[in-house]
Formats: sequence, C-alpha cells, structure tokens
Amino acid sequence: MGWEGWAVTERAFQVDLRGVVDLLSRHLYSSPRVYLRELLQNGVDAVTARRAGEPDAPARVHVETPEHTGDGTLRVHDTGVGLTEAQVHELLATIGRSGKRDELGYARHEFLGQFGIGLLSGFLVADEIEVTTRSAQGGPTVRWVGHADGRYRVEPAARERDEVGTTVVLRPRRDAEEWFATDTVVELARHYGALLPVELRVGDTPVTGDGPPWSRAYPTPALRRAALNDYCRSLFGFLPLDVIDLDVPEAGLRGVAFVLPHAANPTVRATHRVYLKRMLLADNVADLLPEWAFFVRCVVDAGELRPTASREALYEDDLLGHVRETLGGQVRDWLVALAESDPEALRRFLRLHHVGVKALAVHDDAMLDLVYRWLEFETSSGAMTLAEFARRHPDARYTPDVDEFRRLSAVAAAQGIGLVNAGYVYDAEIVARLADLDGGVKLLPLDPGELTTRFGILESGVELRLRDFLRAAERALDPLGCTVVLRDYAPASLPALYLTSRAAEHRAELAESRAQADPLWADVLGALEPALAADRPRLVLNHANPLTRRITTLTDPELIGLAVQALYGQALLHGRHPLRPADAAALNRSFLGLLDWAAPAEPEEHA
Ligand SMILES: Nc1ncnc2c1ncn2[C@@H]1O[C@H](COP(=O)(O)OP(=O)(O)OP(=O)(O)O)[C@@H](O)[C@H]1O
Repeated sequence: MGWEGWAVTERAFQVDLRGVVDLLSRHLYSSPRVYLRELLQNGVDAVTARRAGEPDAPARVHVETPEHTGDGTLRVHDTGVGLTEAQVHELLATIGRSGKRDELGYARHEFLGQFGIGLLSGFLVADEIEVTTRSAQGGPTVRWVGHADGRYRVEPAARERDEVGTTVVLRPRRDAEEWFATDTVVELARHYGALLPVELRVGDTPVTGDGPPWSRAYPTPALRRAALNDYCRSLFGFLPLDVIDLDVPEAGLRGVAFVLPHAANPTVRATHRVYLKRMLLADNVADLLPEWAFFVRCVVDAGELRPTASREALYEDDLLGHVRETLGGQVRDWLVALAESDPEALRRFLRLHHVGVKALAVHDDAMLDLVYRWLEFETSSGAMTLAEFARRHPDARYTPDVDEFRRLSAVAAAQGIGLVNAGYVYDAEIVARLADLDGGVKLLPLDPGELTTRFGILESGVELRLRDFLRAAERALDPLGCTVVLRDYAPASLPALYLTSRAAEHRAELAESRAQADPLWADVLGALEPALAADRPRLVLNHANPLTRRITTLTDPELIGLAVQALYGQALLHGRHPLRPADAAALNRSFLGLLDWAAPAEPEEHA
C-alpha cells in the first residue's frame, strides 16, 4: 500500500484529564491536602496582580468550609484581579497555561504559581470545580465549571458579583470529606499560609497576622529576642541557645537560624522551614545549609528561590548553591563573633556542638583558630585547649587512636611527654593543620615504640644481676612474638606495659593475613616480613613496681616463665590490646602453672 492517498494534517495532542489528575495525585503531590495550598496561592497571586495596577485594592482571601456555607461546599473568595471571559477560556481551561508567565514564557517573579496546573489539584478532593469571577478590567461576572473527566462549561453568572475578584467552589468527594472539616482547613491554612501578605481568614478565624516574626518592628532588641524565642518554641519545641539573623538579598531571603540547645547527631542533617514568597514550601528542607551546620534549625522566607513542580522542595540551581554558601558563612561569622563578645556562651556552645565546629575547622582557618583557642581536648594533663597545652608542652605529641591514648597517657604524662587524644572524628585532620595557624604550632604523632627509649635505664649492676631472669623471661615470651625489657619508670603502680611500635603493628597484621592467605600470596607476604622483623612488640617490665621487682627475684626458669606470661597477659588486658588465641592460651597456662606451684595437685585416688 502506498502513501499517495494520505493528506498530511497537523493535529493537536489530546489530554486525558483523568490521567493527568492521577499523575498529580499519586506522583507529584505527597497528599491531597495541597489542594488548599493551591487555592490560597491562586487567591494571593490574583491579589498581587490586582495591586500592581491598583495599590490600594483590598487584599483579602476568605475561606468558608462546608460548616460555614451550609450547602456542603468549600468556598475560597479573593479580592484579586479576576478574569475576563476570554481569560477564563484561555487560562482555566488550558492545562499548563499560566497567566503568571511573561511573553517569553518565564515565570514572573512576583507570583507564587508558574506551572499552570495548580487548579487541577482541586480534583484530588472534588469531582467538580466552579469558578465565579469578575475582572478588574470590567465585563460581566463569568461562571466556569470544570469536571474531572475533562468537560467544562463557561456561562454568564446567575448573579453579578458586587466586587472584583474570584470565588472558587469545591464540593468534596465522598472519600475526601475529611479534608474539608473546619479544624483541618484552619490547620492547613495556618500551616501553609500564616505568613502570607494578605488578610486570610477561615470563617471568622484569622490566619495571618503581622507577617514573619523576624521582620516585625519591636520596641527593643530584648523584646525581639523574646518574641523569636517564643516563635522557636512554638515551632520546634525548644528554647534556642542563640538566634542568628540570616539575609541573602540576591535570593530575596531573610530569616533566622535557631541554635539547638542540645547536642545533635552530626550524621543527621538538620532540616529547615522554608517559605517562598511567604507561602510555606516545606518544613523539612535539608539542602538549605551546608551539611556541617547541623546545630541550627532555620526558618527563612525567600522571594527568588524556585520550588520544584510539586512545591514541596527547593529546585537545585546556582542560586540555591549560592544561598547555601552564604548562609553557611553567616552561621560561621556568628561563631567567630561569639568568641570575641561572649566566650562563656561560646564554651557552652562548644560543649554541645564541637563536632560541627571541628568539621568546619578542617577547611576553614578562622574556625581552626577557634578550635585551637577554645575547644578542650583530652590530654595527658587533663582536659584543656590545644593552645594552653602547646604552651605547657612545647614538645607535645598526639595519638590518632583513642585506645592508644587511654593506654599510654598515664605513662607518657609520668615521663613528661604531653600527649593529646586526637582519636575522635576530624581530630587528626585538625591536628595536622595546626601548622597552618599563625605562629605555626607543631604537634607530632607519637610512636609508642619511642616511649621505651625514654624509660629510665637500670643501673648496669642491676641489669647484670638480672641477666638470668631476663633470659628466662625472653624465652617465655618468644613463642608469642614479644621481647622483654626491664626499665624503671613511673607510674610505679604499673607492673608492665605492652608496647607496639607502628612497624610492629604492621608486622602483626601481615602475619595474620599470611595465616589466612593462599600459599602463593603467603609467600609474597612472607618476603616482606624480614624487613619488619627487627621491630617486635615489647613487654616493658617496671622495676619500680613491687610485684615486678618480686618476680625478678625468682630463680626457677619455669616459674619465671609462668610469672612473666601472667604479666604479659595483664599488660595486654590493661592496654585493651586484642587477645589472640595464643595469648589467651598463655594466660590460662600461666595461671594453672602458678596454681600448681602454689598447691601441687594431689595424685587422684582410684577406688
Ligand atoms: N483565583 C484566581 N483569580 C484569578 N486568576 C486565577 C485564579 N485562579 C487561577 N487563575 C488563573 O488561572 C491560571 C491557572 O491556574 P493554576 O493554579 O492552574 O496555575 P498557576 O497558578 O499559574 O501555576 P501553578 O501550577 O504553579 O499553581 C493562573 O495562572 C491564573 O491566571
């Protein structure tokens, strides 16, 4: 069959309205409750449009619930610009057509709406939408009735409206009646519309008041702070530690950040309440601030940020990126200023939110300086700031491992080596960056192996006398891969210390993976071992300790072996080192062996 007989015609897409409504209700909007938001938004936009030409025109949106109307319908009246008959055909009956775009089709920034689909959300809760409208441009009052199946009718209204403006009427569908109860409607209107720049009422209940609490005029700063505290408490349920004013003129953004009065989980991103042109967008917007700012919750109103089509999230664009950066900067500046103006408040803040500040300090010099001067770290001389610590210990060391700090801080302190616990999140990066500070602070990592060289060497006479003891001790620990040294050190309460150097730790890991690896790989690993073999972990016996001293007086090599293995096990446990099966076995053996020495087992009697 050929194409000769075909006439090529241009056709228009057909739209199945039911499909579109289904798309909106199931996939775009998270809940049918947005119907009220869309109606309020249209009312407010119509008022905005009218006041552009008529600045003194009334700015009212009035909602009547079925309880008020008495005929089962919900009505939204506005004193907006209204629509002419031609506009009704063009705007109300064309999906995707919006009167809020300019000639080039861009959203006009003074309006909330832009997509030309909002009115359809009425079909989430009603099968019929009726609009009665009288245009500010003159002409008769027009009535438009649209149905969820796509039919619509336009006719002269039975009665002329007294005033310019529009009334939208919804008759709830059976399954949607809950969304029309007066309490629910008041709650929804407050939720979305409490800050709208019009006089909004539901029945006689006023919804809007004096606008955003952060931009109202207050007689004194103290009264403003009290009002913002109250606002925060009613919104988020906490009394803020402080309130930070936020302002990004390029995005038409103003608002406040409330500093949390309790520690927050830094892995959970704080969420913020965002209004766009005074209409609530959402109260769970996470990407308004940088991730590190988890210690504040913000409420902002922005004129120029864009919503996604669902109006439930911010559209990610360059402006949002800029806002995020600028707000991050404002929170940071507040912190720096606090260090100058109210160190006590800063300390309180840091006690709660040190993790966020540390995260900042990794990239930001001013924050690094703040951490250095104000944040207390755990050190071998107690909790203190790094600045104070560096002053006291010009040759200080740090360890990037909390367990190692616990193990070694007393020993290090007893030997005059200042040790900082840099084992928590961000600590190691911060310590490494201290050299970037003015005056360059040098903090080196501690190699635990280095500690033995600082322990007091015994007098040569003593060492000589204990030669046999040391030999027996060495033999007892050799199968466990550990060498023995005897030193004199503080604290005297410590009988022995198990020290691994970094190289020895590496070697232990190597041996472990070799034991688990296949033969070929084990050979490769084996070839690496001799290079590291020289550096074995050490059991440093403390000659200053009475128990150890008593053990050194033993002469029987077997008994020495048992006692030294007991010290070895104790040192491992004390230092929270992992116990390998061989270590646990040695510990058991030594315990039993010592028991046998103390109370030799009776030969068992056979009946
Ligand atoms: N109360 C009203 N008064 C005057 N015009 C209205 C009113 N409600 C709707 N309109 C007109 O109908 C058009 C379509 O409204 P609709 O709510 O579908 O889309 P929108 O508000 O333009 O955009 P969005 O989908 O973002 O809400 C509007 O652009 C507006 O011109």
